Amino acid sequence: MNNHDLKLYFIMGSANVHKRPPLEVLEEALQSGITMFQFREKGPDALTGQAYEIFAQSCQKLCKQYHIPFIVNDDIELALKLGADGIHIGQDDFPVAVIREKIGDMLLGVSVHTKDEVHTALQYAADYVGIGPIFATTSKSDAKPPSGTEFLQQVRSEHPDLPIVAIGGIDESNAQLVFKAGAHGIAVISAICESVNIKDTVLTLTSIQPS
Ligand SMILES: Nc1nc(C(F)(F)F)ncc1COP(=O)(O)OP(=O)(O)O
Ligand SMILES: [Mg+2]
Repeated sequence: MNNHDLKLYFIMGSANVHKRPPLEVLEEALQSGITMFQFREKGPDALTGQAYEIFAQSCQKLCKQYHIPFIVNDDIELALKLGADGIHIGQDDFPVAVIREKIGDMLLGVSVHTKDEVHTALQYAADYVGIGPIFATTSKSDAKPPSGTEFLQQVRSEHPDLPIVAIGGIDESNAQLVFKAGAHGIAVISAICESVNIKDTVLTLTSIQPS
């Protein structure tokens, strides 16, 4: 993984798309230039069992076609079963130490909200950290209050080489602020899932530079 892979990190599950089939949205986002994808199938109506696995495999197959890293959120067993490129975990999922042991050198992303959590992520060689929610989000029902870019700026200045992706309410209107604050990339759910023109949205978001 290189820092550019984090540039536009699309996260999606079936609950995030309403107007079109999820796989159509993912393929259009891949064709338009997202740089990384996270399979995040959560919520009361999330797919389960065989339908869940088949949906994950279909997303992974599309990512392979476009040579884009396929990351699984939370579900280590699924990530190992599919041979995913990586796993993303939060503080309430599993202790980072346990994960690293189980996944070997698969990419590991960790959500962090405090300096201690950053140090633990570093201790277990996380490949990137997710910081947020930067702004208010509608995509995560149990999200913490928006933190703004302050913590992001602190982590970037204290750990200049740690790859950071920012998440939470990010779209074309505020993405530049986030890059200026030091994020290597932005993670989005609704900015793409609810876009009326995914290609335009992806092109706009991938063209944003910090300066
Ligand atoms: N899924 C995520 N992906 C990122 C990424 F860095 F990839 F942008 N950052 C943060 C999260 C949130 O992760 P978590 O706190 O476990 O909540 P959930 O499992 O509901 O997503
Ligand atoms: Mg999680």
